[in-house]
Amino acid sequence: SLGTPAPLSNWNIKCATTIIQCNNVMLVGDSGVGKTCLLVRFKDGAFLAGSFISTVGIDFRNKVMSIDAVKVKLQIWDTAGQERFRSVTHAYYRDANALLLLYDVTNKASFDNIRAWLTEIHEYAQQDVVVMLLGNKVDSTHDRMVKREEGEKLAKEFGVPFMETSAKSGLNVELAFTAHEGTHNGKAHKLSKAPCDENCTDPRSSIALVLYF
Ligand SMILES: Nc1nc2c(ncn2[C@@H]2O[C@H](COP(=O)(O)OP(=O)(O)OP(=O)(O)O)[C@@H](O)[C@H]2O)c(=O)[nH]1
Repeated sequence: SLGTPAPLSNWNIKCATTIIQCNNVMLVGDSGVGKTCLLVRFKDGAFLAGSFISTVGIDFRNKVMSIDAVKVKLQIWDTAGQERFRSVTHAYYRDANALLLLYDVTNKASFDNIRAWLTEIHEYAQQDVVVMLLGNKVDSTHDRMVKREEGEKLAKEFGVPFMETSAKSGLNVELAFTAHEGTHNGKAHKLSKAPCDENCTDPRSSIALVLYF
């Protein structure tokens, strides 16, 4: 339980000026491309080595970040890449503000399936969702099957930002999760057409989130 809120001290009042934006980020892509590992690297700074445990259905983790001195709460949904869980993940697309679409640079099929993923995103996600294409596992240089240029070309075709990442080395991981966040006039926002969530601009709800998140 979260307990009883603490009385408003000076510290709390100071926090009241901090605006929290809650953004839902969703990780999608074929099974085994490294969605869970990317999330664990971002959240805990560690790499999940060893045996591969496929995600069942959907899982989520939260992380509060300071972006340009503004607190942003990211709620990150890790979806199962396996086909049999597709109907479960479809239901979550609608609430996503940003989608990180991953393929594995050592697995050509996962890259070829990106078009199908984009079709699916188009069908189920909000129109103003921010999509970012990520080519993961770039640390495996010897096993690379998809060139950086191929990823860039595909991203350009669909008008989405692109980056290569490694959950193993940590390359671009932080950037992948935060590149679509920003601030404007001291308010956190996401780089999309959606207006800021009103609940998040209420100073009292900000305090609650700061203290009890
Ligand atoms: N070399 C390397 N291996 C990685 C990287 N990211 C993930 N892996 C490995 O790839 C395998 C699959 O990683 P997961 O993160 O579980 O894959 P997933 O996309 O979540 O898979 P599903 O849950 O089935 O959708 C694991 O064995 C990881 O150790 C990376 O950046 N580099």
